[in-house]
Amino acid sequence: MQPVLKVQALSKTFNIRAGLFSRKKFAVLKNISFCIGKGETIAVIGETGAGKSTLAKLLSGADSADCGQILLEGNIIEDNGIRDNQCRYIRMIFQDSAASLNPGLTIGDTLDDCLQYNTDFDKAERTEKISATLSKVGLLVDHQHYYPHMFSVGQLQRVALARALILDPKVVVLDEALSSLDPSVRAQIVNLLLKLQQETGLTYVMITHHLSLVRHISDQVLVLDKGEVVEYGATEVVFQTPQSKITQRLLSC
Ligand SMILES: Nc1ncnc2c1ncn2[C@@H]1O[C@H](COP(=O)(O)OP(=O)(O)OP(=O)(O)O)[C@@H](O)[C@H]1O
Repeated sequence: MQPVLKVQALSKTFNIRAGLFSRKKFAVLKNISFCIGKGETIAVIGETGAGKSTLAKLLSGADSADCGQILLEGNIIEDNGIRDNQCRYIRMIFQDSAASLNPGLTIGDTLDDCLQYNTDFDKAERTEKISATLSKVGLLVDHQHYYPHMFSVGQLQRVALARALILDPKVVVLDEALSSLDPSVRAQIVNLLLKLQQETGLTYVMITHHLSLVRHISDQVLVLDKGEVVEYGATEVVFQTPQSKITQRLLSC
């Protein structure tokens, strides 16, 4: 079966300061390749600074790679740093959802902006889509009139999910999106993610330090170290017989 998301030899370099007047190149991601099928989840783990968030940004189109390709359902959507306009099919959710929402806009206006910018929907279609999406993530239709500060942390993560889902993506990238939640709220959001995945065949790329969550939710694990893939395979295999020293160290924590 054709993978939904295929990443081929993705590399990224930053120009960093190396003294008062000089700069040097810092390879943050080197030759990253993996693929994931429809309705599956891949977890990306690694120590601090391994390059996980940078990978998330490249996948969602928030930043571009220097070289390599990203393919969605067999179509190249990014080729050596040139992205086509299919960003709406890979959406990202951040750890701090409050910070990524405009405090001056109601949730309805935020979602409406998303639709106006990315679709040809008329007002009635947008209103219907907003109501349906809020219900999908377990919020009330009336919540569209609320501002971000009126929500709890758990509800804000549902709002972030609604903003990701409103464009009917094929892949959702979650960058530590569940980390700031307390365990019971986290469990509710995990169940919601699994339910949505079952219903719609969504594919998740989950960046997290929570290894129990990785084992519970992911089909595959990709282990990054200093921008390189040091291990990649089925979750149960990686957990039971980790090959690289880095994976062994991460799993023993
Ligand atoms: N815009 C940037 N310019 C220069 N260096 C950067 C930039 N963004 C990230 N880096 C560096 O790239 C490396 C990887 O960062 P990244 O945030 O992707 O790591 P991470 O694995 O997500 O870490 P963490 O688990 O702490 O979030 C770090 O050394 C970071 O300092």
